[in-house]
Amino acid sequence: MPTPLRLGVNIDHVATIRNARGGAHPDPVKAALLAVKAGADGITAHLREDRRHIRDEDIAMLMAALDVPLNLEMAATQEMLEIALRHKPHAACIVPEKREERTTEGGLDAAGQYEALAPIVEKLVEAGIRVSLFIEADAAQIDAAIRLGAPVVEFHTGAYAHLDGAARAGELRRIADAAALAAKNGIEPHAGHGLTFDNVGPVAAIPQIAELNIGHFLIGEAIFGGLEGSIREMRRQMDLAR
Ligand SMILES: CC(=O)[C@@H](O)[C@H](O)COP(=O)(O)O
Ligand SMILES: NCC(=O)COP(=O)(O)O
Repeated sequence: MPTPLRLGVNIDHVATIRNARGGAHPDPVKAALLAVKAGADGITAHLREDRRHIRDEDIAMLMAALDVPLNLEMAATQEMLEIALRHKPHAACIVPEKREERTTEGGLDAAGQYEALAPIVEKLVEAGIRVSLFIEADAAQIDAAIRLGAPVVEFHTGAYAHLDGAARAGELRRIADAAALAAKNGIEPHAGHGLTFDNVGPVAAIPQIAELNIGHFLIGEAIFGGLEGSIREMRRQMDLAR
């Protein structure tokens, strides 16, 4: 019996559009509330070091407005740790960040950065925040997550999303194997990045995966079908695959 599959809607790129002109429109909080109405089980927001989309005040307003879990994506820095401890979101997903990157290009090297991550994970866990590590689907990274005491990992599906044919099938197998390994070790596997109506099915079908976090495609698709429509269709595709 597969675990129920939750949908976390990432609203970062509502803020990207807002920030293109300054001001307050479109409002990421309004988008988050609409996403919940359309079937999102949680909201994800990435507070980047350069604040290119989500800003500090968005996190405060999301915390005040939401009655579903907020998953705060954050770099493993002292500044972000303090912000997370101040707001105490339901979950904090530690992601790698490079200032110049266009988007999050790969998974966190939890194995290589074990010493730096350990005190951050410890403080988040102590505060009752559900820690997730945004990693590649790789046994060494899962082993590091186990040693760090992270209850959740999120597999970066960007490579899967951008490949095709046999290469995509190989990447999907890697994610499925990693999800099974994580679950066997008591870690809840999630997945996300670059997921669309066309590629979500095979990832949603992996029985151990408990949550998908999807943003950029849904916000873009909202231009054509409305935000509610795009989220409802994604939910439908996820349910069909399960
Ligand atoms: C961590 C992740 O995969 C997404 O949240 C992504 O980082 C969204 O923000 P960007 O599009 O700025 O990378
Ligand atoms: N962690 C992945 C996420 O939140 C959304 O990624 P994307 O759908 O915006 O690529």
